[in-house]
Amino acid sequence: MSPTSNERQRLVRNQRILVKIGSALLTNDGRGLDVSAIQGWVDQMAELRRQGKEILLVTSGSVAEGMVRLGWKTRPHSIHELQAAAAVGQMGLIQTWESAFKNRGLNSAQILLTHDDLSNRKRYLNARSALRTLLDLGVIPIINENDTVVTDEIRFGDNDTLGALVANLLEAETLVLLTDQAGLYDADPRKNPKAQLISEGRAQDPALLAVAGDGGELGRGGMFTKVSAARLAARSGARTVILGGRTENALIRLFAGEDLGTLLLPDDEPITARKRWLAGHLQERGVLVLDAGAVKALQQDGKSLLPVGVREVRGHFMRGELVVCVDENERALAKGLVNYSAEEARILAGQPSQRIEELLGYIETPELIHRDNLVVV
Ligand SMILES: Nc1ncnc2c1ncn2[C@@H]1O[C@H](COP(=O)(O)OP(=O)(O)O)[C@@H](O)[C@H]1O
Ligand SMILES: N[C@@H](CCC(=O)OP(=O)(O)O)C(=O)O
Repeated sequence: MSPTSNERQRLVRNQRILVKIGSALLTNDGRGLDVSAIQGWVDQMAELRRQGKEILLVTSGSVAEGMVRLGWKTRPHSIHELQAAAAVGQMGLIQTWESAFKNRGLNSAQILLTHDDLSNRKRYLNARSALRTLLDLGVIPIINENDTVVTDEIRFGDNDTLGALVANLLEAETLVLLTDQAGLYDADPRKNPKAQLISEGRAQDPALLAVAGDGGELGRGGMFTKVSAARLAARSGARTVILGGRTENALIRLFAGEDLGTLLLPDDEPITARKRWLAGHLQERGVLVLDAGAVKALQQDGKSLLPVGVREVRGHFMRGELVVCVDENERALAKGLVNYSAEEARILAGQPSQRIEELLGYIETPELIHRDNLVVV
């Protein structure tokens, strides 16, 4: 078996998939929402769900559809007009997705996110819990940027980036960027008819960014933001596939192992990548002093940190922020994202997890820090 088919075969085993669909595809190149194409993608997602996979959808198209509804021929430049178009278009967009999923017996939910929701640790964890709950309930989350409340400085700007950040957030194994080309070519095929499709590459390869050009009239980023998104997705170990949305049954065939589109691979396995990201990118907000039993559980047994092993809590941190774990001699042994605020952690310190609900009035998780969010240093 060639290395390529091995990597393709790994897609077959994927459990959590994020599909992002671009504006040009969704709106039939700006003519209006392509309802039958949308039903076609929903049919494929429903089939993947039937196979036991979890699906999240990031949809573009609110501005493009708003332009159609308002009779605007060119994409506006002012942020207020973009916001107005997005507000009008999002109505039709979500209605179309919702009825297409309903036709296949699936519930869906609208999630509009801003940059703050993913960069602020507290909101990051809230968004993650809400999305996880929806997936557990078998609901398809339909995500877009909350265009009407964002300003230029705080926009994701393009949904390729948003898709990658949500893939990081939920540790999706694969980010699929459905677009109007069959994948990434070695030159923009709209400009160079001899361009060749690239079947596979490493997300971090600078040569790929160099061949990725900008997008069409309706979308925003073109291939450049797609390759950049693949790099972001790779931070949590996710693979990215840039895939032709007009290819028949592209999603089903991709996850059956067929060599379609461009597969961009991360350099690291998911857990390694995620832990490196945790260790490198977040500011420490507090300290947990652990007893000897908890030190052993973390260092030798690779376990999660339970409140019972915490002797002291220092600092002011919110749920989702990064804290350092030290032993009783003040030696740092681990860093991790904490599931409760400093105030709550003080109440829970030294207590068995069975008492969390009684002590706080609710329970988020039995662990203070889950081992997936913990890096032993
Ligand atoms: N190397 C490349 N390979 C394929 N397409 C490219 C490349 N460089 C630029 N493009 C352009 O990127 C476009 C897709 O990006 P975009 O219009 O932003 O789509 P979407 O709405 O799907 O995000 C293609 O139609 C194509 O013209
Ligand atoms: N939130 C915007 C996203 C625009 C966008 O990223 O478009 P695309 O490059 O087609 O994915 C919208 O819904 O129009």
